[in-house]
Formats: sequence, structure tokens, C-alpha cells
Amino acid sequence: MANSTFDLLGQVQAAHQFDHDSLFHYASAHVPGFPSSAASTFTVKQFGHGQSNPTFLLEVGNGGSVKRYVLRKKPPGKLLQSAHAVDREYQVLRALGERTEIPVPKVFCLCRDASVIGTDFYIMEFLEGRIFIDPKLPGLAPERRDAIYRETARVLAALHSVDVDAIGLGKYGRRNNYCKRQVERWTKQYIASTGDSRYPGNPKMLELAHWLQQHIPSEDSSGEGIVHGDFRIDNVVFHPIEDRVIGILDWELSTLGNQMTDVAYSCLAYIVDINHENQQVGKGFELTRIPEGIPSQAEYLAEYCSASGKPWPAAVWKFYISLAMFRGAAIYAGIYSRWLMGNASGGERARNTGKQANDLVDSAWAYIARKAVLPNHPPDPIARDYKKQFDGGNESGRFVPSEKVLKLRNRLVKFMEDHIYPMENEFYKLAQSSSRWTVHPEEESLKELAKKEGLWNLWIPFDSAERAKKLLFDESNRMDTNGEHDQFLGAGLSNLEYGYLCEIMGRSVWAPQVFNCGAPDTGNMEVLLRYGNKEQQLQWLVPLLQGKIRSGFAMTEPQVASSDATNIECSIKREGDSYVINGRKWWTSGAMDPRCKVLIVMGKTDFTAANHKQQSMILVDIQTPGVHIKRPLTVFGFDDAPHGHAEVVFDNVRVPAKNILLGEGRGFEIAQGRLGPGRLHHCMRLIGASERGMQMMVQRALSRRAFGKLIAEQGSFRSDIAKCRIELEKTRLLVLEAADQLDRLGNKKARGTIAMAKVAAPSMALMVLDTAMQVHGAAGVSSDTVLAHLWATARTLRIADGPDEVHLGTIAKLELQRAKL
Ligand SMILES: Cc1cc2nc3c(=O)[nH]c(=O)nc-3n(C[C@H](O)[C@H](O)[C@H](O)COP(=O)(O)OP(=O)(O)OC[C@H]3O[C@@H](n4cnc5c(N)ncnc54)[C@H](O)[C@@H]3O)c2cc1C
Repeated sequence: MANSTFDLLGQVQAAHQFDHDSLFHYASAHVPGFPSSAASTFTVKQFGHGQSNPTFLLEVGNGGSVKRYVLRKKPPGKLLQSAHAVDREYQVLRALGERTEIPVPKVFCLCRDASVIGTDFYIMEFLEGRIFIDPKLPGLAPERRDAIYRETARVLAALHSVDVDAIGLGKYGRRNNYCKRQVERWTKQYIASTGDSRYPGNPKMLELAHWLQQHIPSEDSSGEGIVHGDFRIDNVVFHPIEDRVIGILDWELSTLGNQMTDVAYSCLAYIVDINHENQQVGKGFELTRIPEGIPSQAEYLAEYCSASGKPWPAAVWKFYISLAMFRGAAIYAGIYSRWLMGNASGGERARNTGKQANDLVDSAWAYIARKAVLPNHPPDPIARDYKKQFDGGNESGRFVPSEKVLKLRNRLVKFMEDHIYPMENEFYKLAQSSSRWTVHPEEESLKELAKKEGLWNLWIPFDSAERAKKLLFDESNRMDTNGEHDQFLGAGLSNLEYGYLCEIMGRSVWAPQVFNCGAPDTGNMEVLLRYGNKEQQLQWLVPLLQGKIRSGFAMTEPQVASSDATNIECSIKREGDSYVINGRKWWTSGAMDPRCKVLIVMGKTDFTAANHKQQSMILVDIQTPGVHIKRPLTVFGFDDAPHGHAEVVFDNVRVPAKNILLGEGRGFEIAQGRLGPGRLHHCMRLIGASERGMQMMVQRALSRRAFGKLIAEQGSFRSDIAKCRIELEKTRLLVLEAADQLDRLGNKKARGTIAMAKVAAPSMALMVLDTAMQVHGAAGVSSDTVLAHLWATARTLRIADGPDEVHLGTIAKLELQRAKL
């Protein structure tokens, strides 16, 4: 719940008492409209929230009406040099209040005469509104949380856009080398606060200061505008009922300088949980769980960057967050030192701040040790618009995702931003190293996290899940899942519903496997779900569903045109209780992966049967003698390690006869069942890859200048991007339509539309990604961006899972058949 500004009031603390009469007379003379009558009642209360300059509510009753003002003063006692400068607060509030639209309380007078109440003070307007002390915004509906965070980001952006020279604040501070000076200043103040034997200094804090000095971003040398210095959600007053800021408070640390420090400070709740009531600093909600509705840190930052026009700070974010924690630690050490002296304005609540200062230092070091802290690019605004578009829940229409799907989608979008995009570089690094054929340990941890978040096996259609539930749990209950078997059978979605989610996974080549939704595993699991017997399911399907193993599908052969599967020559010969397999396969995707334990092999059990009855599919344990992985193949130089596409030789491979799927001669039947949903999954992922391309294209065009103009301002680019958007939206609708037909009409009747989607999606993705690469210039074709890899993958999909021509043939055949009817 929000606190009303009234809720934060209490009695004036003993250490902060002052002469009320003296203040009353001064205010009567200096504050316009302040009652002067001796008959007035005058009460003073102290605001309990905040630890810096003591702040008081003045209430003057006069003839039934009450006027309210706020007074802010320096704390009494010995103060650190340059801290608590209320005259500066007054100066900045006045300039902003009188000459800009930035919401701040109006100031009335500044008093520098210590004889009035003992210290400098100023009097300002009292704002009646809401203050959110807890950044998790408990008690608020998710959409209000979203609105409040986004408004906070926009107000900060507006403040940072103020032209300080135009409003007389050009000399409010030195603009350049702000972070450098901050590190020096807070180091000094920390040392001053901790000299006492009751509170010794922490050597890790000084090491942190050193690290920060070494990592100051180059932009720090050129100055910017206003820095608030303590911009947090609880220093902002919201309108009593509207989600709009009516005042930014607490300007004690304001100056001119590097504004990204404000942004990072406002993000600290994502990283650490600082609550004065707690004895120690906890984990922020980025590490625990972001309360529903609150945008991810990346979304919050994207809102700020888009409103302020600032570049995306991925490369420097570690520095700014660590600086924010360093400064927080120095401030807390100062508060603790004042508490020890008995004059902390927050009173007893300051008792934990000494320990919390040390916790912040530890948190900063832990943050610095993190591999990745922000995605390389801001989250896709289109995904957010899409979310906004449907979040109202009132929209109707054929392709409007349900509430359940939207919730999963939002969770997935966050997971991608928080965990996948930040790890992409790390995954690529390993995949290009000499240890390329090993799995990155983080991938396995992310799989566990995806399970916990309910983002596991989402591809499983509800009808298949029902069948598996009966077979695997209800009867034998042998699947060891700690009673959480539902988690392994997806979320009970239709193919259409999955379409909205699979698209999000397609934005990164690394994502699908983290959610156990990658090819060829999904197709293979589908085969086992539909056609496997119980024994086969228990042996192979269960560990695949759990993500403990991976699998491959071996159909294509180098020596024959494999788009026509009747050509396949691999032989599967029955010999007693076994089948003996001989043949050469290639492009068996996933077979290089160290987790790959089983292959579904397609071959001929009867070379003399009718054309479509010769083929069978059989399960082969990859460790079986005679299975030789010959080499990884590359796609335009990408070997897709550690997954890989292998050439595999089967040399007298003997497997138990019970490994045959469905029975001899049923291979084509299974292939048809396998390929419908699997093909569509590729299409859905291509929509996501194209959205990523669009997003990168836009960012590049808005930040790169050529021949005196942003690329975004060049006419040719505008036409290209518009065409890309048209193609993308057309294709998305076609893919969703195909998924819907698959749900409603089944694989066979939907095959024409699935074929259309299968041809349209790669060609659209190639166009969009090609345009994105073009806009990136040479960087676009390098492996410094994800574009080339996404493009290469999209290109293979004009061939893999059947070349375009085969699908075009299907579409044409159906079209002509219709004409004959
Ligand atoms: C990245 C990648 C991953 C793959 N993963 C797997 C996998 O996991 N398992 C697996 O078994 N296979 C896999 N494949 C192989 C893929 O399924 C085959 O390449 C595909 O089926 C085509 O077979 P082919 O290469 O033998 O081409 P061919 O059959 O020789 O066809 C070559 C070309 O002939 C033309 N053509 C074919 N049919 C017609 C027609 N009817 N009309 C007009 N022109 C036609 C098309 O232009 C076609 O591209 C993968 C391929 C790639 C690139």
C-alpha cells in the first residue's frame, strides 16, 4: 500500500526540537499568505521517513481552516563538510518550480539566520499525495505497478532533459568528471564517518573505491545536466488517486553531472533490498522475484532511455550500479556515525545502517563478479505495446491471446530479458572455444529456473499431455517427479496458444532449449508421446521431458535426395530379437551434444513393400556399438556447438526389436504426425527472430548517423523498414492461422496452411534480417551481433524440414484439387 504523505508524520524527536514561536514569527513575515494572527494555532510534526535533512510539517489553524507547509532544515550538531546544504535544495527547487514543468513542491522562503531555529532552513508547499515506501508496491494491482514504475522512469527522463543554462542553474555544479569526483568525495566521507573505534572502516570499501576509479566510463569526462542524487521511488510523491508524479523530493544531493548515476540509483531495488527495519541488506527483486506488474529492470531502463534519448547502458551498467551501492554504503556509514553521536534524523531506525553499509559493499562486489547484468539491447518496445494492447482483457478477436497465455508470455519476456539476452555472449564464447562441445553450466541452471517459473515444456499440446498423464502417472506413477509431474507436461496449451510463446523463444538461438522447447527434441518427444509404447516412454520420453537428456532425428542421407523420403536407403533388418541397422546419415541435429542419448532413425525394413510402407522408425541408444559420429557439419561456418549437426554412420548397429516405433512400415505415418507441429514451431521462432531483427534495426537506425542524417531519417530506410513490418505481420497471421487450423482440424486438413506458413516464414525472416544486417553495415555480417547467426538459421529453414519446393507442391496440389471439386 502507498503511504499518504500524512502517514509519515510523528512527534518531533528530542534532538530536533526548536523554538516554535520564533519560527512562527519568521514564517508570518516571509511566507506569502502565512497567517499572522496571534489567534492562530501552530503545530509542528516531524516526517519519520528519510534519513537526511530533518523535515517537518507546519500546520497553522486559523478560523476553522488549516494551512500546511513543510520545513526542511540542516540537522543539528557537527556536520560533514558540504553535506545538508539546504540553500542548494532551495535554489534548485525554485528554478525548477518557476521555470520548468518538472513536478516539485513550490518553495516560499530560505532562512540562513541561525538565530531563528538554530540552523538554516527553508519552507515549501505541502504535497498531499501518495508515497510508496516499499518498492515492491504491495497491495497494488499489477497494471498500477507497471504505470507507477513507467511514470517514475519518465519523470526522471524529463528532469534529465532540463536545459540547466536556460533556467539559471548552469553553475549549480561542475558538470564533468562527476563519477570521479563522487568516488573521491564519498571515499573521504566514508573515512570521516568510520574513524571511530565503535565503527571501524571496511577495507573492501576502499578496494571498491579503487575498482570504481579504474572503471569510470569515458562519457564521464563530458558533463550533462541535473543530477538529483537520491532519486528513488520513495522520494517521489504521486497524486492521491492518479498514477502521476506531483512532486520530486529530497534534493540534498542534487548537482550537475553524469545522469546515469541517478538512473542506476533508482534501480537499486532490483538488485538489493534495503529496509531500515531489517538488520541486513537482502536480495533485490531481480534475484528473488519481480512482483507481478513491475517492469523488469531492462523494461524500466528502456522506458527511461526512450523518454530521454539516452543510449542503452549495457556496457557500463556494472559500473553505475556498483557506484550506486558504493555511495549508498558511504551514506549509510554517515547515518550510522550520526546515530552513534545521537543526531540521526531517522532516530532509532538508523541503528542497522552500519551493518547495511558493509552489506552494500559485499553486494557491489558480488554484482561486479556477475557475468552479465543487462541485455545488449533494450527489450523490444513492440513486445511491450503488444502486452499493453491486450492487457486490458477486453479485446475480442480471433487472435487475441487468453489471460493465461498473456501471463505466461509476460513471464517469458522477462525471463528472456533477465536471463537469456545477458548470457548470449557467454554462450557464444564457449561455443567458439576449444571446449565448444560442452554445455555451459549456466544453461543447466537456467533450465532449473525455467521449471520453477512454470516455463517448461510449454510446447506440449494439451491432448498429448492428457495421454501422457494417464500413461506415465495415473497407472504406474513411476515417473520420479516429486509429485510435480504437471510441471513436466507443459501448461495445457493449444498449438495456437503456444504460438504466442514460441515466438518469444525464437528471439535468441539459445532460448528454446532452456525451456525444453528446442528442435529436434520437441518433435522427438511428440513422436514418443503419440506413438511410443509405455516402455519406450518410460525409458526415453521421461528423461527428455525432465530435460535430463537430449535426442536426434536421423533421416537425411548424403547420397540420396532426402526431401523425397522414399529414397532413404538405410536398412533396418530384423534378426531374431534385434534389428540391425546399416546406413549413413547426415544433418542429424543435436547428435553432437554431450547430453544426446537417443536417436530416432528412419530406414527401410522392407525394400520390396509398397513405396510408403517400406520405411520404419526405430529408437537407437547413441552409445550402441557401431554408431559412429563422423563430423559436425557447418551452416555458413556456424557449427551450432554444442548442439551440432552430425554426419553419423550406422555400421551393423544391433538394437532390441522392441525399439521399433509403432511397427514395421509405419515410418511415413509417424513422419506426418511429427512434422506438422514441429514445422510450425520453426515458423513461430522465425517470427521471433524477425522481431529481434526489427528491434535491432530500429535501434541502429536511431543512433547511427551517415551523411549528416540519422539512418532512420533516410528515405530508403523508411521504406525498407515499413515493408519489413508489413511482411512480418502478414506472416505472423498466417502462422497463427495454421496453428489454429492444426488445433481445430488436425494435421491432415491443416497441411495446406502449414505448408504456406513453412514457405512464408523463412523468406520473410530472411528479408527482415537481411535489412537489419544492411543497416548495421559490416557489423551486421560479423558475429559481433546475433543477426548473422539468426539469418543463417533462417536460411536453412528453406531446406530443412522439407525444401520450399516440396511445400509449394503441396499447396499447388490442394489448390488444383479444390478446382476439380
Ligand atoms: C540446419 C539443418 C538441420 C537439419 N536437421 C536435420 C535433422 O535433424 N534430421 C534430418 O534427418 N535431416 C536434417 N536436415 C536435412 C534436411 O531435412 C534435408 O536437407 C532436406 O530434407 C532436403 O534434403 P536434401 O538435402 O537431400 O536435398 P534434396 O532432396 O537433394 O533436394 C535438393 C533441392 O532439390 C529441389 N527439389 C527437391 N524436391 C523438389 C520438388 N518436389 N520440386 C522442385 N524442386 C525440388 C529443391 O530445390 C531442394 O532444395 C537438416 C538440414 C539443415 C540444413
